Amino acid sequence: MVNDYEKEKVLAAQEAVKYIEDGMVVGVGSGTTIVYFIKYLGERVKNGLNVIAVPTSDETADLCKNEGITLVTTSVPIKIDVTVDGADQFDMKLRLIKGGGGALLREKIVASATKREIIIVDSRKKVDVLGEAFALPVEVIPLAWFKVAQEIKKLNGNPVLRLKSDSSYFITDQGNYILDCKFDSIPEPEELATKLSSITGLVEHGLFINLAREVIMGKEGNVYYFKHEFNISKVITERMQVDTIDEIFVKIDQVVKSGGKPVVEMDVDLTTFKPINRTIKALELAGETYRISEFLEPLSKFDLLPGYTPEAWTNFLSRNKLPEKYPELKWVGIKDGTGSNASVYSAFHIAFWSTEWLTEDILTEGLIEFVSEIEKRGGIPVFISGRWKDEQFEPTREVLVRGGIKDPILVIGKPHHNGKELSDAENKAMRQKEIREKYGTPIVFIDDRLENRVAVCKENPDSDILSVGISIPGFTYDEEITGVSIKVSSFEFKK
Ligand SMILES: O=C(CO)[C@H](O)[C@H](O)COP(=O)(O)O
Repeated sequence: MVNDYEKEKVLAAQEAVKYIEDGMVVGVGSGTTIVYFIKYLGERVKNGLNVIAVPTSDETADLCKNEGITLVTTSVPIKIDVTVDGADQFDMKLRLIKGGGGALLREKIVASATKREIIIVDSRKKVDVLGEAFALPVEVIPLAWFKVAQEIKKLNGNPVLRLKSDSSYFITDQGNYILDCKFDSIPEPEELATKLSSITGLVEHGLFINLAREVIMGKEGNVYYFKHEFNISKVITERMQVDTIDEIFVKIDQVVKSGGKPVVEMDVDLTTFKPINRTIKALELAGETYRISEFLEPLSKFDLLPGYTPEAWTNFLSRNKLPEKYPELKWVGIKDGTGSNASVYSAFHIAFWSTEWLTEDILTEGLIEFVSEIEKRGGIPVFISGRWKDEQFEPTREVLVRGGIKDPILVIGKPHHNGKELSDAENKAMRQKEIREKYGTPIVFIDDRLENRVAVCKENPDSDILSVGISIPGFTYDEEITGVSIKVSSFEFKK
C-alpha cells in the first residue's frame, strides 16, 4: 500500500516527466522521489522517447540503466536541457537544502550546468525558513572532517559525522564524508553559503541557491507549482524600484525627525501577497466549467497569471486574445454573478476568494526586509485590505506571521457603512481616520489599484501622502499603472 507521501511523490514525478522532450539531455537527480521519475521516464523511453541522461549518483545511474535509458557517465556535459531532482527542503525563494541522500556534490555540478532545474517533492519539504527541521548536509574531504566540523561550530552549526546503519562511515560516490550540520534555522542562506564555501577541506554544501527554476509539489492529490522566475513586470524598471523605496525611507526619516509617527499602509492582495496557487486553482475551476483548455494548464499556457480585479482581468483577456478564441463565452460581468449573471470572470472570482485557499498565498519578494527597515527607522507598517468576510482575518494573519511578520497590524474590510455596501476604494478611504487615531500619520499608501490610491489620498489631504503603485511580477496589472511614476514591482531594495 503506497502511503500519502509516496502518492505525493508519484504525482510530482508524473508531472515532471511531461517536461521531457525528444532529443533532450536530461539531468537525473537522486533520492526516493527520483526513483518514481526514473520509472516514468523509462516508460516513455520504451515508447520511443530519445534522451540522454546525466545521472547524479551511482544509484541513479544503475536505476536508469535498468530502465534502458541512455547515460553519459564520463563527464558532465556543459549544457543540460532539463534536470529533475528532489530536495530535502525548499522555501518560497526556491532555495533548497539537498544532500539527504549524500549526492549533493554531483547534484550541484549537474544543476549548475542545467538550463531548467525542476525540483519534485512531497508536501513535507515546503518550509518557511530553511534548516529548522533538517540538518544541512556538507561534503568534506575525509582527512579534514574534524577541522571542518570545528569551523562549522563557530558558525553556530552542530555537525555530526554521517554513519551508515552498521555504524561505518557513510562514504559519498566521490569517496568523501558527510557532516550533517544542525542549525537552529537558516534565515540567511546566501550568507551561510558564502561562509561555508570559504572553509578549506569542505568540498560542497547542500544549500542550493538560484539553481532551482521551479518546484513541483504533490499534496493531498493535487499538484502545486512554485516558480521563482516569473516574468518581471515590464512596466517597472529597477531604477524606479530603487528610487521609490528610497523615497519612502526618506519620508519616514523626515517625519520621525520632526517627532511624528509615520504610517506606511500596504494593501494585501497583489501587493503584499502573491496569490499564485489560488489563481491557478480558480482558473482551473473556471476552465472546467466553461471548457477552456488553456485554463487547465495555466502555467504553461500563459506568461502572466490574471490579476483578480476587473482591470487586470480585462488586460489578461486581451493579452491572450481569449474572447476571440472563444467568442461564444461571456468573459466579463459582475464579480459575484450567478445564474444569468454568471460569466467566466465571476466563476474565476468566486473560486479565487475561496476562504480555504487563502493561507496558500505567499509574500511578495522583499516584504520582510522592507517591513523591518520601516520599523527600524521608526515607522509603522499597516496592512490594509478590502477582504470583506470575518473568516478572512485569521488566514490573512497566518500568511503574514508564517512569512516572518510577528505581530502584523491588520486593518481589514468593513463592507457596509450606514447600510450602504462599500467598494474596496470607499472602504479603504473610510479606514483612514481610524488609522490616524490609532497608529499615526499615513505617509505612504501602496496598492495595485489606481482607484484605491486616489480614494485614500483624498482622505489624507494634509499629510502629503505618497501614492505608490505596484505591479507584482507574474500577474497582469491594472493598465493605469503605466501612467504612474512612483511604483514598484516588489519590496526589494538595496541596503
Ligand atoms: O538531495 C538529495 C540526495 O542527495 C535528494 O534529492 C533529497 O535528499 C530528497 O530525497 P527524497 O526524494 O528521498 O526525499
